Amino acid sequence: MRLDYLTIFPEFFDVLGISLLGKAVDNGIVDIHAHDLRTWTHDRHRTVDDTPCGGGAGMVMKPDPWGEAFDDLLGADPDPSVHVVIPTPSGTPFRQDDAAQLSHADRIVFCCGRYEGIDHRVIDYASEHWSVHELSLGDYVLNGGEVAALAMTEAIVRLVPGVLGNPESLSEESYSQDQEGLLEYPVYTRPASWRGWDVPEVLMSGHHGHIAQWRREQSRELTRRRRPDLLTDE
Ligand SMILES: Nc1c(O)cccc1[N+](=O)[O-]
Repeated sequence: MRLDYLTIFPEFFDVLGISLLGKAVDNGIVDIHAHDLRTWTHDRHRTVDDTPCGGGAGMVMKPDPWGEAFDDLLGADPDPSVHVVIPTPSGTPFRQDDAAQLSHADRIVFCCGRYEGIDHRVIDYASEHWSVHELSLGDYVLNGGEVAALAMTEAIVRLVPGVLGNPESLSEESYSQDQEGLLEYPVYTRPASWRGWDVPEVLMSGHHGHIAQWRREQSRELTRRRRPDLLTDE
């Protein structure tokens, strides 16, 4: 899997060289390239923004640098197997299903906007050539798409075979299919008693059936309280 990041702050993506993602890069499972969008500017000030047509506050990212970056990175031939991800507050919510779908991609290009956003013609042009995903990490305001791109990257890449040491752990996580899309149950480890708080007895019983039932009940109760929207049968 090759991941490209178009951004005016490429140093944001230096962190992808550490921990599990760093190992995936070292093992050749993932190939990461961060690009400074200003590479594709031609004026003395390396300008990437301009005032919004129709007026309004702030600045809009000019289309030209993006178009020239696409030309260099992807060429002009349409290829639906290339996924262009645009983190944006106006996108559809990024969910585990999106991470699962994108984990099968061979090529993902993250376009990280700043200011008031990217000239919409860039998205229109990209949509004619590649598979475009305008995705939102959440309903809050960030200064740009870089932090969201990092979070999406982790959610996607950890699902790629060979990245996680123990793929079994994927099946018991929140939102995973094996968890019926429910929130993950509370977890405990040693000591059995800590500052007056004890590990639930059932977890110390060694009775796997009872433990599995307790965990299912905990997941459902937690989901009912915190995320009733995830419950499909209520
Ligand atoms: N929320 C937000 C933003 O304010 C700017 C860029 C991307 C996002 N997002 O993906 O959620």
